[in-house]
Amino acid sequence: MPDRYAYLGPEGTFTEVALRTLKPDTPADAFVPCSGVDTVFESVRRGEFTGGVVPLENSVEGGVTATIAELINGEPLLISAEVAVPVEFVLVGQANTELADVKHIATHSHAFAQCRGWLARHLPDAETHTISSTAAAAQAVAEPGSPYDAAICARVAAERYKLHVLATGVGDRADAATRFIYLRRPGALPEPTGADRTSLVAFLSNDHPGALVELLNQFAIRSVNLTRLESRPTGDGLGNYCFCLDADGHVAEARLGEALMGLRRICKDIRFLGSYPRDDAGTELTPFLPRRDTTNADFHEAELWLNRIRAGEAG
Ligand SMILES: O=C(O)C(=O)Cc1ccccc1
Repeated sequence: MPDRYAYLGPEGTFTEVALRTLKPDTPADAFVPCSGVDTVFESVRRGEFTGGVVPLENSVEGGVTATIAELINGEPLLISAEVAVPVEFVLVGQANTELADVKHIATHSHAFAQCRGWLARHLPDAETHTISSTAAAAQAVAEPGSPYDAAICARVAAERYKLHVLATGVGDRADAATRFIYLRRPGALPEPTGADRTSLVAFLSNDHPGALVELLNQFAIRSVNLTRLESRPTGDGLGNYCFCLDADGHVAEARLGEALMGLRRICKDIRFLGSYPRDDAGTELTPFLPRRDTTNADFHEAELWLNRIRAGEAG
């Protein structure tokens, strides 16, 4: 069966741009739009697609809750790639629409959050309507009799739905970027590249002072740099949280492997989400700087030494 990839659709989303960036040599008919993040996860879980792409976090608005909820719950999928895409928003409408006529605007919740300032300055009285994606908003605006006068979307969506650009640079931050992840069913991990990231979810074993510090210490004592830490409710009543973490490094490396073993010993549960090459394009992330005295080779040497003394050989 030829490879087919699911993404948050319809055509013209930022997620489609992300998928095309990740799979540049793939024919367009292999990309299949889905109506929601949950549909992408479900269809990849059922094996209908080779993999799928969803947004994970934005540099202005933070985590995409629909994606994080799916990563935490349900049958686990593996993240095997990521891509950071700069997001630039335009306001679009039908050819006869003037900016002053715009009373109802549709877009994705993350797009509204990133355009709040512009909307307050230019269209303070317009009503905003949140829908499943920026391209779904553009598609709706293009329909005759649409309840929306305008959509906030990517320029590609304006072209795809033959809409007129009413305003450009609608985002409050010109440097905004969104990180997208490529998901597939569990299987062999991507090979370490030397510049990788590992994602996981940690469920603490019980609530006690210092529990989060203990978790963080598993990384700190091994000089593993964390690039994201987000607490999310587990769903089991108020006050119960799990922690979504991204760390520099690959699980095949000793320092990361040891940190995960440390977590496994102290946590109620750990969900390993994947180790995959970092994509720092368009984002300002901390460079990978292992502490001088603990290189990966030092970790490897220490493991060999432990194996030797366990085997009764001279250290
Ligand atoms: O709606 C889209 O186009 C998406 O791909 C999700 C999204 C929304 C806003 C910013 C980045 C990604």
